[in-house]
Amino acid sequence: MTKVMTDKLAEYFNTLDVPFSPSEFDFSQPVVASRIPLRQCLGDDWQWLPGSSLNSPVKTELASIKHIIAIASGKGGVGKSTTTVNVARALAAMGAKVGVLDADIYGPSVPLMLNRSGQQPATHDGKIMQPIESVEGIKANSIGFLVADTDAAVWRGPMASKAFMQLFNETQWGELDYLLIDLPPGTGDIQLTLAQNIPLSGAVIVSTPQDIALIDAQKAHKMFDKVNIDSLGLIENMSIFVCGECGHESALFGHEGAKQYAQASSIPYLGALPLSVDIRQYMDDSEEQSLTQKNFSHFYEAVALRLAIQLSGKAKQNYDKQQLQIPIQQLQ
Ligand SMILES: Nc1ncnc2c1ncn2[C@@H]1O[C@H](COP(=O)(O)OP(=O)(O)OP(=O)(O)O)[C@@H](O)[C@H]1O
Repeated sequence: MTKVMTDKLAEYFNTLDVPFSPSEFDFSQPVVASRIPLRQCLGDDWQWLPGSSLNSPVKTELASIKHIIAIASGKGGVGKSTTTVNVARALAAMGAKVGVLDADIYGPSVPLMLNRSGQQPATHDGKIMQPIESVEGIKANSIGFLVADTDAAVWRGPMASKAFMQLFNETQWGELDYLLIDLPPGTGDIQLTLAQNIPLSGAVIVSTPQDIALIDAQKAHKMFDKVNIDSLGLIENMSIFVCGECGHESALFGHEGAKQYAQASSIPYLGALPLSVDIRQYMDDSEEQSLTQKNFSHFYEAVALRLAIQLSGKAKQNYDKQQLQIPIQQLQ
């Protein structure tokens, strides 16, 4: 992290009077995981997954989730899952009750990043799943807990959308302050299904400073705009590369492109995170859990705080299905 960034963050924290209650996590009752196949989880619905409509009804007890936030990017590989998991950790460390829904049906990485690979959600009735809980108390569900990567990778759009809605609807999330949804990259079926079926409080867009990533980030921003979902902020990830040996800084993917786009389009700019070996190692090392004490933890804490503050006076988006039914062509 550069000195400019640390100075800015220090300044930022100094100006905040953060209203958070102490942690109320109960670690005494861990969820018991049992190995159950997807077919059993989905029950009879499995039969009609491939041909199902995009407009699945919302069944989840939404009242128990205060805010649902989508983490999106136009382009793949820009650090959306990394952001989702670390912002979730930062929110949880502040005492919030947090859930993560890994909607990246085609490339779920949340199980690995939360050090929960190979686990599968328990179910008492063969349908409603108990989320998997991370060591920080984050409740998570992911297609990666249910099927082998190679199975989901070949699903067609409607099938993936249906699977996503089932993960959302048929997980017993319980009371949550924040449910973060890690979207797959792009502006396709799953993003539309989400926008049309789930009352989001808003979306966070992650991009690298690269032109090609920014063009796709703009598409994601416009998609959310068209379905009346607020973009809560834009994060510039992999902003600069700082050489671990000599400290030299290189703008591998360009410089401040996301910041400039955020300013030009009036999306709150949530900050920039360097391309850092420490972050890559932290995400890959499934044994290592604690975000605090890391040299990049302040960044995620700042994003988490900012989101929490932005959302504190905001109700969940008005959920008007009629209004949200926008034909796909208009979103392209
Ligand atoms: N700031 C960073 N510095 C170094 N490595 C990073 C950074 N952000 C993400 N990574 C690494 O880049 C890779 C891709 O990140 P991640 O899976 O979060 O991206 P994604 O946008 O969710 O990808 P996908 O499109 O596949 O869902 C991971 O190996 C992650 O550890």
